[in-house]
Amino acid sequence: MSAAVIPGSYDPFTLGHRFVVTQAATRFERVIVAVVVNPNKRGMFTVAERIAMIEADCADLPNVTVRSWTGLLVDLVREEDATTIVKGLRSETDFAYEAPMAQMNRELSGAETFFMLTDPRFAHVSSSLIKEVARLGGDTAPYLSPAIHQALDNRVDRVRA
Ligand SMILES: Cc1cn(CCC(=O)O)c2ccccc12
Repeated sequence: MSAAVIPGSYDPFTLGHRFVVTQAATRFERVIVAVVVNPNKRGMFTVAERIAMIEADCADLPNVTVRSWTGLLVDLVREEDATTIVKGLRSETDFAYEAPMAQMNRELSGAETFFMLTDPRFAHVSSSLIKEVARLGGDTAPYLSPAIHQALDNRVDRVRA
């Protein structure tokens, strides 16, 4: 049973993330989207909120499950009996950041990382940019699913009406 883990902070889950999950779900029998908990960073959404939003967003993908994770990623890969880590990339900058971790994960446990380019329409989109645009009253609808767009709209502390 081929299983892949797709880790991220997902604060919030964007359509760029969704593209990567969708593509992975057609190529692996099981996909585990892992919301990685960063104890030093309070996100806009709680981990539980992020999990719920991703589960709702991916309800059409029966082989996708969502969970949180704290600690070494390769321990999660082992716990989930997965063989592969999938990381979405937007640019060479993402690759430069991800490559050392992929090498380390291979050395630590033999887990391979498969890199996948996201949809070019979202290559400029980061979760932090989305939150900043929302905070300043900009339209983030093109980059989020309707439910997550609504959740962001309700949560953001807008500096301008
Ligand atoms: C929003 C977003 C961030 N990244 C970098 C890695 C991450 O933080 O998830 C992506 C990679 C592919 C598609 C979308 C994204």
